[in-house]
Amino acid sequence: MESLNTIIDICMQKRLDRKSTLFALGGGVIGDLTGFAASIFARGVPYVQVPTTLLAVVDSAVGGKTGINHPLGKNMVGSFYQPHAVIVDASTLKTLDTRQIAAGIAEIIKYGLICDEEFFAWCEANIAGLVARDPTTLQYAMERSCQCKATVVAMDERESSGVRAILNLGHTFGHAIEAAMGYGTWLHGEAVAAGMVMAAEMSRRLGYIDDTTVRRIEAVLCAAALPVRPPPSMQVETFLTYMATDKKVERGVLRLVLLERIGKAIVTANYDRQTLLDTIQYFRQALPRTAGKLREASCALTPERFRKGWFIKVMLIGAILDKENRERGARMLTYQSSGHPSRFQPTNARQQPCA
Ligand SMILES: O=C(O)C(=O)C[C@@H](O)[C@H](O)[C@H](O)COP(=O)(O)O
Repeated sequence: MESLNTIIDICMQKRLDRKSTLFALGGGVIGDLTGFAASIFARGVPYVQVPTTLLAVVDSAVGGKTGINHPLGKNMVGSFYQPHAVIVDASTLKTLDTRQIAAGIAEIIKYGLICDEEFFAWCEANIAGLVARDPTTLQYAMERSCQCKATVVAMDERESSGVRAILNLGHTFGHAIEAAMGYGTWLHGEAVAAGMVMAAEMSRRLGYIDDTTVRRIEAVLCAAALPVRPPPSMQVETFLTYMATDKKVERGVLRLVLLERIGKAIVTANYDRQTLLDTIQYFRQALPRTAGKLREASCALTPERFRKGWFIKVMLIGAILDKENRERGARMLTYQSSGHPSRFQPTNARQQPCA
């Protein structure tokens, strides 16, 4: 809230007006905060996302969710407000530390889990390349992730029909971890990684997926050095307290994102409370499991809403590092949709819409 006030103060002091544009240069927190400030200053000014972390490139900079955290719940104050553009310069990702890269990989893997089995298998096969920041591997992962996210968002921009909520796989548990541990202690992607394993285990207990599938999910996250267990200090009651403020709670009932299979997530309130308690309790007893280390990448994307009707224009500018990482090539991919989300099509990119 203090940071939000600072931005608004500066906007006032600099006499910005409705024609002024804010630029969000940084990771997810900066992007969410700046986007929120842009959505309320002068009742709305344009803003541009310039994400500098892998997670922001593949997730938070895309889709128009803005907001700030509340001590009792993640992103509890915010708005849906699309950026005018998302611009990524790959060279900014080169300086990221290994934890930041791993956090981004967690969200990349999420897309495979929720809507693209083939992409999940690709992540499994290419996890070493992602971790090693192979430019071509990262480039593909970023493009595919942005396509997935844009496709889902185009179907349910304001998360009103429930479709968009699948992007929240692992987030109900993950947000509880982030808030309980103190924001910033666990990176968002780290908490989501552990949360996705918890959601997978719950899905197994409800009979949707088998044990082998849960192990596959754990294995690929482990290979990216991501945590696959919640912090041992977190009590069941703590999880329940934070989960009760989740934005997917409707009339007091918490809807969870679970996996029907790899490549298909569902949003459901159709589970018994005991299974939820047993799942959380299981992770209190299960051996802690984490893993090793990681690294980084390039690209760009632009979701834009036009004044008339439902339009989304997404521009993906991919900057590809050459084999020696010395020279950078660039290419531009443009996605355009007018009218109905089902007509959302990449105009010169791989066409692999989410199922
Ligand atoms: O864009 C979305 O919708 C998502 O759920 C993507 C998430 O990965 C992202 O962390 C999002 O900010 C979480 O939103 P929230 O509504 O659960 O706070």
